[in-house]
Amino acid sequence: MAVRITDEPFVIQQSGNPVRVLHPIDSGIDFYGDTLFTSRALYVQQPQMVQAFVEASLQGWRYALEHPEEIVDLLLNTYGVNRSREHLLYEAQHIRTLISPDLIGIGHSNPVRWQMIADTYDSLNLLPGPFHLDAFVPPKMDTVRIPDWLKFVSTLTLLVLCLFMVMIYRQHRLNQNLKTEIRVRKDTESRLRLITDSMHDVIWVMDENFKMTYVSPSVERLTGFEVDEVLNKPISDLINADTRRQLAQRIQEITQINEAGRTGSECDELFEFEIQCKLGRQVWVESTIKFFFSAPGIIATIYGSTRDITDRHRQYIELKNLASMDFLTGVKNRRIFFEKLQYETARFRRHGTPLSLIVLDIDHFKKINDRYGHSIGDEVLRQVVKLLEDEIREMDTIGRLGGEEFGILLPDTALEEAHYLAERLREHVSEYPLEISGVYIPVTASFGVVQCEPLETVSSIYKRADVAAYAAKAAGRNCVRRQMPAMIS
Ligand SMILES: Nc1nc2c(ncn2[C@@H]2O[C@H](COP(=O)(O)OP(=O)(O)OP(=O)(O)O)[C@@H](O)[C@H]2O)c(=O)[nH]1
Repeated sequence: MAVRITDEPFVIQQSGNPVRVLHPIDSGIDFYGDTLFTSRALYVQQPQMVQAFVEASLQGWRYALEHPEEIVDLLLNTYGVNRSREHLLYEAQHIRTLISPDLIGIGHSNPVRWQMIADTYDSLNLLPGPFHLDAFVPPKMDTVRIPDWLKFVSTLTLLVLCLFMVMIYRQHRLNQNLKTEIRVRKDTESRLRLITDSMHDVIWVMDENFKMTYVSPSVERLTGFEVDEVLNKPISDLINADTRRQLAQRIQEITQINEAGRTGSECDELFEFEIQCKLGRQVWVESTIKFFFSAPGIIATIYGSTRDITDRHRQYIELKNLASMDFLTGVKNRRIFFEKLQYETARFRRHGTPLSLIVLDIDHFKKINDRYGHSIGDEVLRQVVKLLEDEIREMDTIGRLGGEEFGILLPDTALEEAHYLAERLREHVSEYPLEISGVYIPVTASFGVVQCEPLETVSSIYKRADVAAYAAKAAGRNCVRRQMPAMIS
């Protein structure tokens, strides 16, 4: 069946008659086309030629559909077609509508499609008898022609999709990296926490206001305070006023040095100080402290570790005392006694409070040694010191100045009082013989007393006291002599 709706309506309209077009699709006919035939022999012997013919025909169709005006001109001018230009253009337009080359490529077909066409013919009893479609040759061509706008939209969609996928992938990778990072950090943190928790030293962090922002649990072992009791509290709560002042001064020096550009953005310091524990106990600590500066002279954060050095400090004090002590008698040795004398004379000059010095020398000590032996002599020295210590105040200082010579430094004491004390000491030493290993040994000493005068040097004070003590020896021993400044010659 062939019903042409492409140009007949134009012809009818031109004759002045009304037209009603019955569209094939309304009757279930959804195909339109021309069929190319060849012989089986040609197809078998020269398939390339057949294919070339099919392709050339389709190319012609394509060209004609895309250039209708040019083809109409060709038909009119070259082939002398006996139709008007309008007529041919009308036909071209309707053919294009039927073929819809923008949706389906020219010549597109396949066996299923042929079968459907054959079935349509068959249902309309338009086929002569049994038929088979083996001889139909599927064309080699682009089956579907995708319109440019669709290509553009598809490409754009594909690009957006790809971009989206890339973004999702990147987000996924980012999340994975973040998760890994968080896990690593948590591991590190818990490891560090384990270390700080099990450490004896206290690890801490302070902010720029010297408030604790972190402190390890070992703080309880050191101070008796729990972590919560120390957190967000200023360090000054833990130290006494004296230490507070010293620390503040050191920190001020450190910030000034930093401000002057002599240190970088961080610097390390070692502090030793005493802290106040929860139940009033005092503990000596050593703190290794790292200062971080946000700008010159501006502290941002302070990290530190603090350890208990009370035992070490005690040993240090003991060693220091030992170094300052006379090993035989336990009183200050000559060097430390003179340092103390120097200190007290300076204080006397500053405050004007009187300062006196007694120098005493045991009488005929050589004879004691000779008679009772050197170790008994040593014990005599020790017992004399004890007798002296019984009589003096805590603020007074005894020192061993030589073999059997001692000095007694008396702050806040004028000459009269010092003389009086020297008399008392003399009496106390000589009152009873000393009992050593069942032997009774009478001991006496000669005393020289002086009061320190303004502008007087340490050696001058000592020299005067020594001269006074020898004056006592010269006066028969076991007596006290004092020397006035005017007597210095
Ligand atoms: N046992 C003992 N004797 C000491 C020590 N240091 C010094 N001596 C002795 O003390 C004696 C002092 O003798 P001298 O300087 O002659 O004085 P003195 O015998 O006390 O006589 P006067 O001072 O004049 O009364 C010497 O024999 C020293 O060896 C000591 O640490 N132990």
